[in-house]
Amino acid sequence: MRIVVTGKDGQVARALIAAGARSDAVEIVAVGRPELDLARPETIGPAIAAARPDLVVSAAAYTAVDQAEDEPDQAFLINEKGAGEVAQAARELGVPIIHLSTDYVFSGDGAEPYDEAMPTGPKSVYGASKLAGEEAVAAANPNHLILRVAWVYSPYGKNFVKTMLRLAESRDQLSVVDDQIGNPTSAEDIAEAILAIARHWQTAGAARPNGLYHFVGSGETSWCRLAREIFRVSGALSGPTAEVAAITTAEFPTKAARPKNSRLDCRRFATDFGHAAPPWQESVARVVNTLLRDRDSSPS
Ligand SMILES: NC(=O)C1=CN([C@@H]2O[C@H](COP(=O)(O)OP(=O)(O)OC[C@H]3O[C@@H](n4cnc5c(N)ncnc54)[C@H](OP(=O)(O)O)[C@@H]3O)[C@@H](O)[C@H]2O)C=CC1
Ligand SMILES: Cc1cn([C@H]2C[C@H](O)[C@@H](COP(=O)(O)OP(=O)(O)O[C@H]3O[C@@H](C)C(=O)[C@@H](O)[C@H]3O)O2)c(=O)[nH]c1=O
Ligand SMILES: [Mg+2]
Repeated sequence: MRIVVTGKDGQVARALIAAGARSDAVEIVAVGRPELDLARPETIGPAIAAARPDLVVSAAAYTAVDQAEDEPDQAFLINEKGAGEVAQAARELGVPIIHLSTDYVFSGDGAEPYDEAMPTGPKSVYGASKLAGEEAVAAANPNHLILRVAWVYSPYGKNFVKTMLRLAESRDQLSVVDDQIGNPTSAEDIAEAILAIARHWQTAGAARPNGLYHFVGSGETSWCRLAREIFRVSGALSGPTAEVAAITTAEFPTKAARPKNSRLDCRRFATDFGHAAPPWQESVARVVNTLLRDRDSSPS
């Protein structure tokens, strides 16, 4: 099966390329700028068609959460209109789309983990643009699966795990918010989930599960406790470490508001696809190991 993923250098795209290289059953083709530019809608249909997908994975997005507050038009152009065009291109080719979305579509004001039926209420421009993207994808292609993930990290690109290790190279004390809780999710685990969906769809025939799904690392934590776990693993491998002081969101002002409770309930995914992510600590340890092993040999 030929899977076309949008975004060449994104975390999920790169993890999917790596997972595809380990599997004989799938071929991953990544399409990105300049051929496919979500901010230039006219490029999207031709770029997707030229890549000849059996399945489209829509992973490219405007992901700079704070910057989006200053660039709402650009965020919506990419995350809403661009996403809708990708879904439309898949529809015209008669193929399904798996579209990535986020926990930031929720307000985070509730006390329970969010399941797929719970009302959304984004607090940031990024979250609102991703929610509009979900609606655009669903409207453009009935053959869709929207996969909400959260707190994504990997050896690639920009993410919280890499930021913590980088800051600890030059500092011994960090302050990290302890009152935002959620589910750290490895891009590698997301790639495996996407391949599980693809495999399931190949055998499920007309009864393919589709629609809205949540998929995140198992267990839950705060950004502060995630940081401490990163340094526990790194310290054991003689990598960089720092003391992490627990602070409140009010003590770490940012442009965009973030949900306090970002936890996602993944039972629907587990039931329909028979697959769940490993405990978040296991996947964090794997990525920290990879980053420390590679740190002297390959700059990214
Ligand atoms: N990162 C996270 O913590 C989370 C991410 N998600 C969602 O998961 C998906 C994948 O995220 P992730 O892999 O982390 O994303 P990254 O931020 O790692 O990568 C985003 C990708 O989108 C590409 N992109 C941005 N603008 C455009 C454009 N105008 N045209 C074409 N490509 C563009 C980037 O290209 P370039 O490299 O050229 O800049 C990059 O390849 C996204 O939909 C995101 O919203 C959901 C929850 C959490
Ligand atoms: C660097 C740093 C961050 N923080 C806080 C800020 C924020 O509340 C939290 C996480 O910071 P980040 O900027 O890495 O996270 P952020 O960019 O908000 O991450 C989000 O990205 C988008 C794309 C998503 O879809 C979300 O699921 C989520 O992963 O940690 C500290 O408290 N101390 C620090 O030193
Ligand atoms: Mg240090």
